Amino acid sequence: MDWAASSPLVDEDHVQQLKEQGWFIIDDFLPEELAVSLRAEAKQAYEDGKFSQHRFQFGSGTFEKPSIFEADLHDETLQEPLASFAELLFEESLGQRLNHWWPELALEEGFRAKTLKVQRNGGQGGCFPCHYDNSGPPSKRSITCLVYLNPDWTDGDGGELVLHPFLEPDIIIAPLMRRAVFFRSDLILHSVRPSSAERFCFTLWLDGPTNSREDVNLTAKLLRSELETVDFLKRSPVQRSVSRAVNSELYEESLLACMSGMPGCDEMLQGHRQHVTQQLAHPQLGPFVEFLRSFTCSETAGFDATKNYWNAVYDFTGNAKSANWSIPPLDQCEELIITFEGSSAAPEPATPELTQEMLLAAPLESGESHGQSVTNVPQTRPSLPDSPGLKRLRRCLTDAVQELAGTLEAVVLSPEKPVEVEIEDADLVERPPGAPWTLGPKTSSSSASQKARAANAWMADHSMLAPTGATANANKPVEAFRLTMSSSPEKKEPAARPGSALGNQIDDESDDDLIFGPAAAKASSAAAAKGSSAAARRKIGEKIGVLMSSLDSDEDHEPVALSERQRKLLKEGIAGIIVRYLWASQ
Ligand SMILES: O=C(O)CCC(=O)C(=O)O
Ligand SMILES: [Fe+2]
Repeated sequence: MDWAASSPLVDEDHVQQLKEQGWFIIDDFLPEELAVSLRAEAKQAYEDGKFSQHRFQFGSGTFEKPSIFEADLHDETLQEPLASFAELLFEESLGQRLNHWWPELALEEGFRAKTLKVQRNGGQGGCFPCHYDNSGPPSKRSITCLVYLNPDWTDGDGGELVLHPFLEPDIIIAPLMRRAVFFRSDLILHSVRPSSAERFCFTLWLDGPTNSREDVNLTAKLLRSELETVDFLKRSPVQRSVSRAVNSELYEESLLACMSGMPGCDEMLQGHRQHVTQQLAHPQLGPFVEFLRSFTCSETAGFDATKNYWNAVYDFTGNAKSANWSIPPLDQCEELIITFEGSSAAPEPATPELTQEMLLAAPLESGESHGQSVTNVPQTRPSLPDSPGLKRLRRCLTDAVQELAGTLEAVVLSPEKPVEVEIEDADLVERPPGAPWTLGPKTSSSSASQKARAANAWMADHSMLAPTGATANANKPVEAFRLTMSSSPEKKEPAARPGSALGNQIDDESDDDLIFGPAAAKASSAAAAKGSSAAARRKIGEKIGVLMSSLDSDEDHEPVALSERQRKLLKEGIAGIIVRYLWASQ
């Protein structure tokens, strides 16, 4: 059977959408009769007991996902009762077409490079929490193709597929008969809303090459580049490493919707929260995640940041010199509200809630209507505060670090090996070209620069915040940071330590169902802190005391108002990497 014979084919436009936004939809994808017979076949097979309850592994246990039943066509015993689906598994045209329009996808041929599952949702609230279908290597899933088989679906039945493109508004897709949804398995976070009606679909996953390092590792470079990073992350599977923390409420809500009261739910919820807390506690990652989260505000408020509602705020006091309202800097805001001075009445919410991002957007092009005032009253608006983002905090951190006169050079703690950190004065030593460098237990003979370079390499290997181009930096003099390994470098952390092992623990064996960013396991900075010696921690504590107080009494700049939580995160989150290197080298 050529399933594409009499239905819309995947064409160049679709692939363009796939490239630009990571997904596309084709309605009436299957011929009518084929869709009807596929549904009947699936229903019959279910009634004949051919489907199994969807299970997933978490920690040491196996748990069931309520109301979700599946048949995996790689199981040969299912290829007869589900013969039409089996044919689709052996059908090559779809992958070939995708490859034709996008050769770089490099989808593999053959049935081993595909997975086809028929799914029945029993309709008693069955759903899927937020996940990526490909959580990183060794998964090879490249394209997910979902086809829905529900002729009677109506509004209110639930069971909609929701795509959550990174930092973009959700896409809600009804599971309509013959509708196909294609998306990049490693790029599109998605969930399924609870279904109150029986619901059938099948999923075809097409394999491609496993993700490269660039698709997996969140590098220090990315943490530095801010706005470009946002655009980059929208298009890069690297987003997976921060997805949970950036979308933490979304993950939590969808998990509760699917698993509330079921065995495994509490553990998963706890695992999720722990992971998020750890990322937020990380000195670089925490503020970066907050920065990314600020981009989700406009979505929550229903704003299109490209439109400027700023222009809709009017000031009719007739004072041409100053406005009667103001926008405080983000770090002074608890909530983004506009305060009208001299009036106690709350403004009528004619538009959705304002966001800082929206307020800071460029004004509308002249020529577009800005509204008309009744009389000729001058319109004024307040001056703009600093734009939100990491810049200010980072600038102040840089200053604070410099104030420590080069003493706080590096704190590098290993998730696997306890490392005692010795903080030394900076000294600038050129490495002889080509000199070897290694990191090992304390070797008093190696020079500071050797140790520094070894530390670079070590960070590259052990930290998700690996300095980019560690190799390139190998030839660059580093203003020394010095590490001293503790005496028990081989001591292994217990495998089941919460947090660091989450990436492995929460993983649907077949579906990569609940996924943590692949780099997440390495990001357990808080756990790493526990691996450092008490003395090192005390030392670090002292340094951080200085860091904190210098942050507070920053004379050259306006003081940075750190929230209580940021303060706590900074203090606790010192376990990880605080390196002038991260700011200075590049
Ligand atoms: O049922 C659906 O619509 C999607 C299911 C899904 O996301 C999956 O099986 O990975
Ligand atoms: Fe999925």
